[in-house]
Amino acid sequence: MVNPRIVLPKLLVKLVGRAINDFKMIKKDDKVLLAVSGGKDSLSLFHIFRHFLVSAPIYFEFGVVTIDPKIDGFEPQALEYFFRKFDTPYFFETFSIMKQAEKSMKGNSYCSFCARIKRGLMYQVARREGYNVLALGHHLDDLAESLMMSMCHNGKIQTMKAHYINDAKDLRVIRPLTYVRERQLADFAKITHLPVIKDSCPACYQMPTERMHFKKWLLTEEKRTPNLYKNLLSAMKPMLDETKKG
Ligand SMILES: Nc1ncnc2c1ncn2[C@@H]1O[C@H](COP(=O)(O)OP(=O)(O)OP(=O)(O)O)[C@@H](O)[C@H]1O
Repeated sequence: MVNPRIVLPKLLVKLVGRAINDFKMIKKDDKVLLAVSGGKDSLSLFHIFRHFLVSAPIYFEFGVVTIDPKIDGFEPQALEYFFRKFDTPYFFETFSIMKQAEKSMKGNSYCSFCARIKRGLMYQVARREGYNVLALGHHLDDLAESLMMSMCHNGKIQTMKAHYINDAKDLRVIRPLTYVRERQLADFAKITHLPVIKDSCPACYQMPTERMHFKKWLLTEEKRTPNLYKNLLSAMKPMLDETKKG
């Protein structure tokens, strides 16, 4: 097995460790399935998990899943080759979401349909392979943008959860990058030359204009209020853990 030497920034490790600890994301003997799209965030999280596998005070296992939705402009096949270098179990699932959309998509946007199907496939793989936790690569910028979008468009104070239980109540979903800024991940991906897969799905490019709008808005506001993301995190914190509900 080739074991490429990756040096992780201490702050990155500390922030992920703190989030895992604060939200009790990983428990002893958990089997965590990390969803890796090939973007900088989930690829970075893969390396952070490898670090924790040997340094965490508790024993846990982890594997990786990639969903190939068979969409022009997103070619994740190179990831299969990348993950051969590691001894982490790797699952590559192919499913033509576009074909499924033609058959059964009603009303909603293609992007939300695709996200829902991808999530369903991740749950399926987790169940099939005996994993009890699904880890996603969303970060603090994602959470802050979602909060603003939800408040401004839907009048609801809501965002992505750091830790929750799925509707079927058989899997926990965690977001270990909850305390990490996107720029920290971008820097890490650049310095370590992570093999980031370009996602240029035409549908994705239309829909995130709304997210992009809020991203730019928040980043501009941050120049005036340097603690903006820290403050937003404090505001969001009470609603980030949904494992205790129901
Ligand atoms: N095709 C996919 N296969 C596996 N996991 C995915 C896939 N698409 C999204 N995910 C999971 O959902 C998270 C958020 O997805 P999103 O589309 O917002 O990010 P991304 O642009 O794919 O890349 P990144 O890995 O940088 O977050 C990802 O970090 C990853 O954990």
